[in-house]
Amino acid sequence: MGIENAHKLIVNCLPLNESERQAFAKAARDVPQKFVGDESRRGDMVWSASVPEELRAEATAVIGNFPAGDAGQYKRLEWLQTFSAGVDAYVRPGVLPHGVMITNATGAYGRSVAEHMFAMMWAVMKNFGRYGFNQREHRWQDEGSALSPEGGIALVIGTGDIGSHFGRLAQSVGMHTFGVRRHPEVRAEGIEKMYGFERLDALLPLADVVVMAVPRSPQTHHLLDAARLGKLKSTAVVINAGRGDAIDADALAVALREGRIHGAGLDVTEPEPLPAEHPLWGEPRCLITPHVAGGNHLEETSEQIIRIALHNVSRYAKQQELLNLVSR
Ligand SMILES: NC(=O)C1=CN([C@@H]2O[C@H](COP(=O)(O)OP(=O)(O)OC[C@H]3O[C@@H](n4cnc5c(N)ncnc54)[C@H](O)[C@@H]3O)[C@@H](O)[C@H]2O)C=CC1
Ligand SMILES: O=C(O)C(=O)[C@H](O)COP(=O)(O)O
Repeated sequence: MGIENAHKLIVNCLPLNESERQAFAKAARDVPQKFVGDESRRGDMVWSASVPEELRAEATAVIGNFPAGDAGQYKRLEWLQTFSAGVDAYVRPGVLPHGVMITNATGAYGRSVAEHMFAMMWAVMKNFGRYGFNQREHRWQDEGSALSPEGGIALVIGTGDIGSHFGRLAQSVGMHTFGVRRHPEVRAEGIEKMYGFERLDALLPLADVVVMAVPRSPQTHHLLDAARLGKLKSTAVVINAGRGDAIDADALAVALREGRIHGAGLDVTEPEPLPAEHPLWGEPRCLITPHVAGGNHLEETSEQIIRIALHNVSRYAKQQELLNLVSR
């Protein structure tokens, strides 16, 4: 069957109002001859909160996340536009057939996640985790020295959308912001000094706050391990809202229990949920939130997710038009 005869079906799982639906339908219709084949399904876009089971084998494009465990059911999938920034669930070997294009929603979450991390940093610096434990026990107890961000160094690992937003917030309260990336010549807003990844070990002892905003990958697995945690100051604070496995949670629990760092804030853990018996749950120096930094969308986040997806529908439509032209 030639490409021009292939029936295309986009399943759109974003929660949209009527005018947003129309914008998507228009983006998909803009290119003539795009969805050819079955005349009754021309330009088809199905709207649904999740992909209906009977359409999974037929869908050529999905806008929205589906459980990675269901990926095998998507026999005709060409393109997945996630509403998450992280795509780690789909890029593992064997999950999606070779050649499926994935685009994500990076650019939508920066402010939301960075604000969450910033609030965590401040709360950990002011010992709120420990005061929270005391409050539950009705214990009126001074927890001693608190910290101030002003003049301190925030070391941002993962200087993309989230890291850059965090950098700007940190600068607004007088922090110096250092970033670590594989290509240090590429600058990021909010990051004062950018270093190559090979400088990480030398920078850790200088950091007052270590901010982790990296995707899950073999290179980021246990990036902050026992040896690197051991390089931190006793007053250092570690914040992670990227993916949980970037930190060795057992090593972190030991560092916190022994008071070798001031505290930590985690929005992500490995695994999720963090098992009930994990020592981090009982650690007053550790604030834990259940992966909500980006999930509790700010209105701005939802708008950005829709904007990115809409833009990519247009690009997909144009790509289909080109494919149709070359196949003629
Ligand atoms: N907690 C939450 O609710 C949320 C968590 N996330 C997580 O945060 C991650 C980052 O999101 P964005 O900032 O939007 O993505 P992004 O793609 O804009 O930034 C990621 C940055 O990490 C860098 N990076 C990748 N591997 C690296 C390595 N080995 N060493 C140093 N830097 C490395 C990339 O070069 C990029 O600059 C996502 O992949 C996702 O896992 C994203 C949204 C919400
Ligand atoms: O965008 C990401 O990556 C996130 O972690 C968001 O919180 C949304 O994630 P999921 O709902 O896909 O876990």
